Amino acid sequence: MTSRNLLPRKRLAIVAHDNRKAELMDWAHDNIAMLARHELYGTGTTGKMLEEALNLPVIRLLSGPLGGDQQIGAMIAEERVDMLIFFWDPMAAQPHDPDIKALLRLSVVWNIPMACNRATADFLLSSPFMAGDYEARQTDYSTYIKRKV
Ligand SMILES: O=C(CO)COP(=O)(O)O
Repeated sequence: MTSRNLLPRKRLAIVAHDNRKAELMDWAHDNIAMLARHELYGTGTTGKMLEEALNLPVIRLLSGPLGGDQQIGAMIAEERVDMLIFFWDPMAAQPHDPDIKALLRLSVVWNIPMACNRATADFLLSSPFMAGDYEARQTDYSTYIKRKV
């Protein structure tokens, strides 16, 4: 058994807007061996495409415009997601822009490693975080929030 087999399973949420789905699929293909080691979540269409393209199980949530971004945001707040890959579209307005902003906001609040482009996604997958020696939940915001509850 190689040391890579000992990697802890992370919970990865993966999302892409329509104009960036091809780029995401390309990235996912290039990283299929790494992705296969983790638990994958995706918004409706992204999740379906990933599942079919990679032949890996993906836990599918609602499509983004129907609430999928909000579902992932809730999972982040409940500490049920470890990392977000979100290829959002910087060139086209989305009908559910408030949901997108809310998801990006919660990722910052909860100090979730988040990649919005391929370069950062590559850095995240090759980072020590994937080997488990980074405590993502240590954030001033979560300390603040927990004190308030
Ligand atoms: O709209 C999305 C994220 O904001 C993604 O939704 P789909 O994966 O269903 O296309």
